[in-house]
Amino acid sequence: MTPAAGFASRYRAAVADRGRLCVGIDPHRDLLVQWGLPESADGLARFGDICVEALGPTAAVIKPQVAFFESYGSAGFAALERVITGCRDAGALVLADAKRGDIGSTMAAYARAWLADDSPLCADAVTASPYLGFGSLQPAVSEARDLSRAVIVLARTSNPEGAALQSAQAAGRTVAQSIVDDAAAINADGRATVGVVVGATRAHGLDLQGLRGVILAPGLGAQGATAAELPELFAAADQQWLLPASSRGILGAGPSGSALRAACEAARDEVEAALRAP
Ligand SMILES: O=C(O)c1cc(=O)[nH]c(=O)n1[C@@H]1O[C@H](COP(=O)(O)O)[C@@H](O)[C@H]1O
Repeated sequence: MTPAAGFASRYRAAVADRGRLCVGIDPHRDLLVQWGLPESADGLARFGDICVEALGPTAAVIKPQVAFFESYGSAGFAALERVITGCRDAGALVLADAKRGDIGSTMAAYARAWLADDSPLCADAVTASPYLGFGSLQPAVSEARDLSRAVIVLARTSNPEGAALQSAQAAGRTVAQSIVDDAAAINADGRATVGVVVGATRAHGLDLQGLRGVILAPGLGAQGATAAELPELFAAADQQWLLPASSRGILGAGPSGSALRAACEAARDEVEAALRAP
């Protein structure tokens, strides 16, 4: 077997070391309150610092939800920059959950913002929406491939509203399957440049076998999915690429750093116990 290259090798090293779990940093306002922090940019920054310290050295992948930072304007972006840099410095892979998607030249600007080395927001991967056409994501795919980073593309999302569009038939397969197939074609080079989002909240009906890229599965915890259900949803052969994700389910353990870390480790151990060894 040829050794993994590109994002594939970085991802495999991270999950081999820390286990298959993506922890989301979603600073909901009610979580700030629950943590005894002010509902302000200062509270947001403190929330981020606590997460970096507790989760940065622990989780394989950390996914800051950009929306919660954006709503505080420039101070929110400053807090996000610190979260991204702090988690990366602590050895975690950072997946910026920005869900970007636009036409080619604008997509290129988004790609630079989230993936280029000289961007203050540079992450290891970014989420993207393919619903302006999978091909419109090409600038981000190229940037990611060149830098051994990844683009994680929405295929079959965890929310109930996604079904009508994503399960619609187009040319003999579902829209979601066509996205998986487009991602698989790019991943034929073994670099795992494109991953897909497949929610852990319901049966997805997808053939993920040829993907050879990360399967981000949000929905653990607050949205009701459990680690024990994962093997019913994802075939054994796909589990090596499976990255279950939880945000509020872990953040609810804060603000104590040791409790947050323990919640992350417990969720990771549950996932690893439920899944086949990679
Ligand atoms: O791209 C995502 O991460 C995502 C895709 C999806 O299908 N469903 C989904 O919940 N998410 C994100 O995952 C996080 C879920 O948060 P919790 O429900 O608190 O675990 C949020 O930041 C969502 O935006």
